[in-house]
Amino acid sequence: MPNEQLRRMDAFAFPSYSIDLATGEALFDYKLTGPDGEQRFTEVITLPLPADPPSDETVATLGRVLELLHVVAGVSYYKAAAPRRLVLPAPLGAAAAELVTAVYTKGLAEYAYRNQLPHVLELRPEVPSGTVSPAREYDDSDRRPLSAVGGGKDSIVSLEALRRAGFDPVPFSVNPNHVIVSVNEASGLTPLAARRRIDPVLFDLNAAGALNGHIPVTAINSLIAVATAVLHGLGPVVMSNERSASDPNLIWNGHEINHQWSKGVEAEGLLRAALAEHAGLTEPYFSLLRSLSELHIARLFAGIDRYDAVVTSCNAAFKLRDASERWCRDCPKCRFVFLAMAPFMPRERVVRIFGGDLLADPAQIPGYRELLGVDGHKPFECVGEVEESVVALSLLAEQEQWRDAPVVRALVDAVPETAWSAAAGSDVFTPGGPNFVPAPYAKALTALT
Ligand SMILES: CC(=O)N[C@H]1[C@@H](OP(=O)(O)OP(=O)(O)OC[C@H]2O[C@@H](n3ccc(=O)[nH]c3=O)[C@H](O)[C@@H]2O)O[C@H](CO)[C@@H](O)[C@@H]1O[C@H](C)C(=O)N[C@@H](C)C(=O)N[C@@H](CCC(=O)O)C(=O)O
Ligand SMILES: Nc1ncnc2c1ncn2[C@@H]1O[C@H](COP(=O)(O)OP(=O)(O)OP(=O)(O)O)[C@@H](O)[C@H]1O
Repeated sequence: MPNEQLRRMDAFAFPSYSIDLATGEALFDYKLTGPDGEQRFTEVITLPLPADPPSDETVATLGRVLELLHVVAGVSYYKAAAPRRLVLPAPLGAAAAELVTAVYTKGLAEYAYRNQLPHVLELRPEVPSGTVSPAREYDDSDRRPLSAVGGGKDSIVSLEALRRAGFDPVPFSVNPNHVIVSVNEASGLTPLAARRRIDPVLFDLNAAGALNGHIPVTAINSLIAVATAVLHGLGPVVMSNERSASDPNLIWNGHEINHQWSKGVEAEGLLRAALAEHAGLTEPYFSLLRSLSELHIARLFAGIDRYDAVVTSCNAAFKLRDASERWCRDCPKCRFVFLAMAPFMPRERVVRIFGGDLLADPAQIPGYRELLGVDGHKPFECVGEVEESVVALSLLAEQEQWRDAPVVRALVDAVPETAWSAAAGSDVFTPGGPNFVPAPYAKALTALT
């Protein structure tokens, strides 16, 4: 479909979804409509099958989770045209409607900002009238947790904390690539995996110049994880979303623009409430690392060494096409994670993990100036707060192994006095802020310290 026709699309809708319980394959249909016709999409999500067929009750609960997933996963296709109407397929309760509204507005905020589409931030879904029959309550809180593994340091810290605290976690990933497969192998645990196939038509439209940009992928992965946990009779889904994920990159037209919105605590609360209301799940999902800063997580990671040869946080390694093998060593996330790990490891260890020494390379200085708040705004990436970067730098400046590294020297000179004072009084190693960690899991992190 030509790009001009896409731009005239005025509604996005959700014609149907289905699941084949013999194969685990769920089909999610979407359509953009406008004066020139319609553009349809089908996303295919394949859940791993349990050894025994699920009970009718499990199938009913799974259906409710998939109803939410159907609507949430539509963001990938909505964004190709950004129509002004979002027409939901069925009535929803207040909590579920609030989740959907937030996913399409706050979750697409970076996309709206970059494409200058302010109406996306004001989008209100059209919810068909009617009532939703109440969901059967489904309490799975005492079962083995499903621990989402993304291949980076954060999910490794959670997996090890859960394991060492005796929770017997099941690692879980969506479309595990070679990094995630290697992390799971290093864990020695038996993982579960779901497959997600974005409709290739979207890639053709992108190539032809359709609107494109960032989407709240963690909301999608989280619901796929919850669906898998329900199907397998497992307990809560444990995520590894940190405190700083809730902080915006910038404010635009009075709205917070947060690249990591669906990793933030607001999204976590909305997802939990929607799953409780719509699917009856009492303890579906929480982030174990919510009260920790990225720097604190990096310090915990330094105490675990069995994943050094495989851990990869760089997003370039997770692209659907032309992915890097491991760390690209030239992006905000590589720069930040190197800076965050360096104070807590011998220099040769962090250099081995990354395959190079970013703090010895003066070409990295401009990127580090952004992370330290000297230039520009916090990059649109999964990176910690400016304060965390300044604290990490101050720790490096005290260490003989780092203080003369060219990048450290240049940055120490560049950081303003006000930032040093803020870092001196920083609480980056004090857990804090709101979290949804259930009581039995509250002590899990102490297993790492
Ligand atoms: C790997 C990555 O960072 N991709 C972002 C990148 O996409 P790119 O075009 O360079 O490559 P692909 O990821 O292969 O995607 C190809 C196109 O497919 C569409 N698409 C992909 C995934 C999806 O779930 N829905 C989609 O519609 C899209 O049109 C792609 O162009 O740039 C994109 C535009 O800014 C980003 O949207 C891609 O981000 C992925 C969705 C992704 O998985 N990113 C995570 C690594 C990520 O950024 N995680 C955040 C958490 C954000 C959150 O709120 O959940 C983080 O770690 O901070
Ligand atoms: N492919 C995936 N399948 C399932 N969960 C995922 C996947 N990718 C990321 N996640 C989860 O989403 C959350 C955010 O991902 P993120 O990339 O920040 O974490 P990470 O890979 O563990 O660590 P890092 O921040 O070092 O990259 C984490 O809980 C992570 O486990």
